[in-house]
Amino acid sequence: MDLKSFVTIVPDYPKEGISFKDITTIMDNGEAYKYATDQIVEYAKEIGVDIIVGPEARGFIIGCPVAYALEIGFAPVRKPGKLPRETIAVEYDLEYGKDSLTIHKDAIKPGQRVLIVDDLLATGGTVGATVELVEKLGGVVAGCAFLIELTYLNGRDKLKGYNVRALMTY
Ligand SMILES: O=P(O)(O)OC[C@H]1O[C@H](OP(=O)(O)OP(=O)(O)O)[C@H](O)[C@@H]1O
Ligand SMILES: Nc1ncnc2[nH]cnc12
Repeated sequence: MDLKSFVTIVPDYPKEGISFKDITTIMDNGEAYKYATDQIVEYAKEIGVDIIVGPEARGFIIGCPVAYALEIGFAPVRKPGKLPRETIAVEYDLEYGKDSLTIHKDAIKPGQRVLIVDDLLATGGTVGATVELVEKLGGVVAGCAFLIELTYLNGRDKLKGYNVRALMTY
């Protein structure tokens, strides 16, 4: 399947100069959504994982169906103030902004093999912070999977030494 044909490119969103890759046009097509999910499920089987971790909000959209298909758990990484119990936090930079991310302290058991899933790798700030959160809890980052990698933003530089899979590159 030509997954790229389901991505909608929106120029100058959310601000001038950003070429936004809209994946809602993958999600609203059952075949494309399943195809994309299945590719990541196969990758997860190749590397062997115990749990999926995904940053809000689009990481949930891709990560949860992968966890469901593998019959394993999903741990959410969220912006501050959204998780109700004890959390740890890490700051990060976005392509357009700055924020921090949190995870429940007991979300990952030490030694668990984690697959981090998100829709898109841009500068790598989000995934870099997510890697840090997982490792602070003693998890092993088995891999990082994305639908889309924006190679011109060099996000992979933040993932040196990690196993990375992107289904599409721009
Ligand atoms: O590699 P980076 O430069 O960190 O950018 C990639 C991140 O940016 C987007 O999320 P965003 O923070 O816009 O939040 P959303 O998923 O809630 O829309 C996207 O879903 C990735 O998580
Ligand atoms: N160019 C982009 N398109 C979609 N999501 C993004 N997140 C960060 N950069 C993005």
